Amino acid sequence: MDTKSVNGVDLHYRLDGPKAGPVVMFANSLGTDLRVWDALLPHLPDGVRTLRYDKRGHGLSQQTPGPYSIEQLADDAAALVRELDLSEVVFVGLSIGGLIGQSLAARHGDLLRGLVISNSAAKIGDEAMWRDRVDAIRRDGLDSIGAATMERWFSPGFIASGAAAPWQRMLERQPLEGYAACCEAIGAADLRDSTAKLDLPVQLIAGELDGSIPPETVQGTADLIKDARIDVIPGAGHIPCVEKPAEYAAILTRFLTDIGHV
Ligand SMILES: O=C(O)CC1=CCC(=O)O1
Repeated sequence: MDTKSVNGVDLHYRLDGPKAGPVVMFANSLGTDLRVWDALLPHLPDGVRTLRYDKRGHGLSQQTPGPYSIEQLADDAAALVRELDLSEVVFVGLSIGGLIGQSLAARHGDLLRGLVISNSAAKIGDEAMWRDRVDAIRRDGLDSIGAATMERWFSPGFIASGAAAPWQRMLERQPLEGYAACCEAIGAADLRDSTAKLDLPVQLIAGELDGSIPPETVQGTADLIKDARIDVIPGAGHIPCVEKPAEYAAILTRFLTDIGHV
């Protein structure tokens, strides 16, 4: 298992692929760890080097006391890239990972070659909604939101097939205070001004059936960014890299090709 101590936290990460390959870095969503990208990676072009990591308070990374901020999570990602001596990274951020990517691009743009904002937006919900979720899990535990969360993450067919069950277990096993601290970061984040100033290649991805951040909301963020392109994956919910990995990889591969990264 690989970890790096950066920015005051031990982060768990995984680097795969040839040392000289172009780097694509992946940031997971709330309640998931780096395995959320497992099904996607085999569909990527040969020769790509992938960096996956668990944000603080999730997966095998350290849980530091909250609340966290999106800027702090972006600084963690930047510190990991620098510590691993990487540059010219294409950053793919899913949901809260997309917020981290927008903040990373605004604060550490020198590290990035391109940005993919997946199932995310410059502002996600409002502070009261996230405070209610934190109160609910502190009172009743993460198990209490497991089933309802699967209905936002995945399509009805995926859930009916039983395929969502391991992902529900992943969510329910996340460190509770790490999850809560990330909810607080999302609730406090409004990146609309800084995202409107981004000046790098940006691709957005939405899921047709996303019950958390629907295509119209993702489109609202695409509209802020100069020359951004958006694709909607038919039949997918909030986590299309799990539910439709080949379709997700096709969009990513086209973006990497268009910007000359592969
Ligand atoms: O679990 C959810 O509600 C979906 C979600 C919102 C932000 C994120 O990272 O996941």
